[in-house]
Amino acid sequence: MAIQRDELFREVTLRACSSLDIAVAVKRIFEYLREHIPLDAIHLDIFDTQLSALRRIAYVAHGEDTTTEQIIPLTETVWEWGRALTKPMIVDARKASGPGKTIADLVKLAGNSDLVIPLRVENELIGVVALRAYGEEKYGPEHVELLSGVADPFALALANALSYREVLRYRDILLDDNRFLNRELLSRAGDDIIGGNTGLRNVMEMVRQVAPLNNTVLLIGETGTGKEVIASAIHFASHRKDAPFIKVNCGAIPESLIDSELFGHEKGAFTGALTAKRGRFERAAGGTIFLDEIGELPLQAQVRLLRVLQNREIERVGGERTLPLDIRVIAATHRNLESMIAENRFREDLWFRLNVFPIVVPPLRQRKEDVPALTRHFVAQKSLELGIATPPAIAPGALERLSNYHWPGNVRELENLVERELIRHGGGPLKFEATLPHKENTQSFPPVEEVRAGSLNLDEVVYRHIVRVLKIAKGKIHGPGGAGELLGVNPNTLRGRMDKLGVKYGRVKREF
Ligand SMILES: Nc1ncnc2c1ncn2[C@@H]1O[C@H](COP(=O)(O)OP(=O)(O)OP(=O)(O)O)[C@@H](O)[C@H]1O
Repeated sequence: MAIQRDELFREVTLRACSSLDIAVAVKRIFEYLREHIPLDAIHLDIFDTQLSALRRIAYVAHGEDTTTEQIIPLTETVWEWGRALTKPMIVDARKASGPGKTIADLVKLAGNSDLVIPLRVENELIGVVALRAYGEEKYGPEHVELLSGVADPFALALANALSYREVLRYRDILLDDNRFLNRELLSRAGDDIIGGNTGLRNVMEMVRQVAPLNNTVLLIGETGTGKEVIASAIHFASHRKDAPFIKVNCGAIPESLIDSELFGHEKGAFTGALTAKRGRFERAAGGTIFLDEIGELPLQAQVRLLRVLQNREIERVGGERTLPLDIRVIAATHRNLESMIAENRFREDLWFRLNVFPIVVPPLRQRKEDVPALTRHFVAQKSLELGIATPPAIAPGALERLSNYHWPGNVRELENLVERELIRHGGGPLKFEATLPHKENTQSFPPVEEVRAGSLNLDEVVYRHIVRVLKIAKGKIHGPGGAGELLGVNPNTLRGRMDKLGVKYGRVKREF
């Protein structure tokens, strides 16, 4: 009994949807159709606008192995001819002329019969499927009629397959990027931490203790002391090392975007949320999140962060699902959070959560023994980055001069200084004479012990006095026993004066 159009449509549709691999789906359709119509090969071609070519993405022929993708270059006229196709059409090599003849030659039609079915999605031609039977005049109007319903399932299968390929392509790109970035991170993390056995020995001892555990770590230290370096050392020494290490600079995200940055959002959660987005917490799944500059987090965001840390789950903005949180939190601050708590600028309950295992990273001026090794390290590293084949030598006496400087910007300042020195370097050993700031040129005051005893300069005297009183008050400014009370001035006025004179805040700062 001859097959009915409806049944053919149903069976072809079932096979078209049976696999996301278009070659597999086409092969199944081919085997089915062969039982009902003359058929020796099928090929599925798409128009590749970028290549101006036909891209053969599936080809099945009886008794032949499935071939890999082919590219068939097209002229503009053939292209236009293809675009105009609206319904299945028998292409006869002998009768064809113009573009039809060109394409018949291109697809080696001579001696065979082709029935071409245009595939359209929303009226846009996305490709063609060609059925081929060996021998001439194998197809007639009855085949055109029978097959006129199968364009839709073929188009559906093709559209799905193309979307799926696109997804796979992006996935491969992302995996590749990910591998690259992880390699970058690993190579950075693999760098020895300079001073790990000297000035940072205690810090590294604590890193070794805490790394294998899962608890929250709070890194406290002036800006540029290497808190991020220590955070990544903890991550890469932990069992989470193969999962992401995600950094968030809490001070750099505008307040209105903090929630969506940290926790992500669903599509349409707010104006401008055109697509769903994973937040940093979600990206860090299984790994470590490094919350840098935690003291800069606005109070509202502190409340939400606390809730997340307590419940160990997050919810995207505008979402209803909660996602469990399996990440380690490392926070860092260059501020004295305790005095911020006293001033109601940081939540005490959040501080308790974060301050489980505090590690103080000392400022460079308290580990001057590390300056020579750090300098040599940066000379080698920056030379490489700047394309200087042979790193210059360091002049005698230069390391001593560097060690005597008080480094208010810590390791980062040394790193930048070495870079500047290399850029300005005109040959010979590096002297660091022009690049190293002279005391009189520096904006901030040197530490109190370096201020000339008996100075008559009023600001210097006031500076020393405030620092001394801060020591007595253990860094506390406000409240009973605070520096404000001891000095008999309003704490806010004292703060203003400290800012003006460059006195650093608080107990932790004082210890640097
Ligand atoms: N012990 C070290 N060995 C090698 N490089 C270091 C070391 N400490 C810091 N650095 C380098 O100094 C620079 C500043 O370090 P890092 O960013 O870790 O400081 P930070 O304390 O996190 O600063 P901030 O508080 O401003 O975020 C980085 O380029 C880092 O690679």
